[in-house]
Amino acid sequence: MKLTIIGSGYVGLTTGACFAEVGHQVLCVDNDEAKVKSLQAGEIPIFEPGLESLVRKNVAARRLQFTTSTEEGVDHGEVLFIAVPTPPQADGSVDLSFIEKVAREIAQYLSSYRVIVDKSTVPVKTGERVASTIRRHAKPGAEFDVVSNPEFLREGCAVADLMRPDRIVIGGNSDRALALMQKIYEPFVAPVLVTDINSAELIKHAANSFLALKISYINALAEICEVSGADVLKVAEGIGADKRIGRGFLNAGLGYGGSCFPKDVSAFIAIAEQLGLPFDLLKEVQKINIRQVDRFLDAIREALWVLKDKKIAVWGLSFKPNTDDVRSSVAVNLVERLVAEGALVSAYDPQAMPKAAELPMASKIRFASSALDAAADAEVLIIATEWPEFASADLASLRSTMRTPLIFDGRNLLDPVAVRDFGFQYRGIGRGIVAERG
Ligand SMILES: NC(=O)C1=CN([C@@H]2O[C@H](COP(=O)(O)OP(=O)(O)OC[C@H]3O[C@@H](n4cnc5c(N)ncnc54)[C@H](O)[C@@H]3O)[C@@H](O)[C@H]2O)C=CC1
Ligand SMILES: O=C(O)[C@H]1O[C@H](OP(=O)(O)OP(=O)(O)OC[C@H]2O[C@@H](n3ccc(=O)[nH]c3=O)[C@H](O)[C@@H]2O)[C@H](O)[C@@H](O)[C@@H]1O
Repeated sequence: MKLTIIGSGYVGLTTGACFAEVGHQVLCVDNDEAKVKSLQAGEIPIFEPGLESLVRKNVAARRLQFTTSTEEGVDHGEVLFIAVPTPPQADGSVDLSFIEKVAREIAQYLSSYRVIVDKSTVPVKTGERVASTIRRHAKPGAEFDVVSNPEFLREGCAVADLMRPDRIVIGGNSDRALALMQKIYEPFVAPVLVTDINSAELIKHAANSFLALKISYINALAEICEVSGADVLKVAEGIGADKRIGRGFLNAGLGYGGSCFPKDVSAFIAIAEQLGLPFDLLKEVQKINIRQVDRFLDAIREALWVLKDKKIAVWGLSFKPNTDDVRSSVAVNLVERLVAEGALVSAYDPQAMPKAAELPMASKIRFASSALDAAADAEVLIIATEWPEFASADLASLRSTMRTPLIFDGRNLLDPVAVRDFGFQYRGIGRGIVAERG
């Protein structure tokens, strides 16, 4: 089928490449000229395992193309996916101006039947607004349907998630549009859940908020473990073994970050409030998340006394491993706070340093050439992102290069016993029992 994706960022590009891979003719539109030029030249602006080869292969096969022209996009695809940003506003509610603008642009060029699909994460009832906006701006009698098709991919494994999703959610109220959507997803082996538009929109915010809630739950337990002398890893294993709970998203750490959970939890709180229903449970989720970094910093201050002029090594800047995305990264937030207190930070990340170098804090830290280089002469090493290469670090060399052997593991990546054998003092998250034994 001929498909158009409007917005060729993280979701647009990965989705477009996967649609092309299963045989669809995909045109990706973006209004960022430089981005489109580099995509046309075969340069992929994000680090995502498997994406580059997928894009190159499908561009070569002429199943995947890029343009800056929305008019061309509306002309090309019978189904138009909107994958533009839905960033947070100062009060936490969603800025829908990108969606509204695209709806108006589509309306301007509508000449024959099109299905307009919201793939961006949007508040419930946005589909209704998109439809009324298009109706207002299109020629009288223009034929179209609006569908909600939220995206559940995770960065770092986006291609695998898209090719084999747990489920595909399609919200719509027109048989014609729903039939086309089912046809698009036919090549993907995944259960398809068809709903009304409002339910589909709600599913996305509800899913992300529930996952954030799971993370905050285990982080709250981590604090109890620290105080009571228990090990949160064992507790997570014990409760996660219950199939009704599941082990996923029970990794205690510095809390959730990234371009989605923080904004989507805030958005869901604002959406509920607009409906007259305060969602205090999610406010607590946010508080616990903020508290994780506060507690971690308190422990570092406790160990070092003052942070000013202390050499601190930080491993990891991306918001999670296997991505170079630093948007709302907890690691970056931590570095900013250390720098604000006068610490001398040396940071290393296997992929995210070019993107981190564009952030305001970049001029105030040293970007190291390797994990060991970051740790040279440091008084403390902080692990902020659990990149696999950090787990296999040469502990003997690390010990000899650091000034004082102190490790704060914000992602419970290292084995405390092995680390202590090399003479380090170790502190993880929620590992009270381990601390006692040490
Ligand atoms: N990043 C992720 O892992 C996921 C994101 N989402 C949601 O998908 C949406 C998009 O997110 P990302 O792809 O991360 O954003 P992004 O910022 O990476 O990409 C958005 C793209 O849209 C382009 N754009 C903006 N206005 C445009 C217009 N009028 N015409 C054409 N292009 C335009 C931008 O230039 C940019 O390239 C958001 O609602 C997000 O919450 C959903 C699931 C996963
Ligand atoms: O809407 C979105 O954009 C996406 O948001 C998340 O995906 P993503 O943000 O890419 O990454 P996750 O793997 O969910 O991690 C999010 C954050 O939670 C943290 N996390 C995750 C799991 C865990 O057990 N503990 C934990 O602290 C990670 O370190 C990271 O900072 C969801 O998992 C996707 O389903 C969703 O499509």
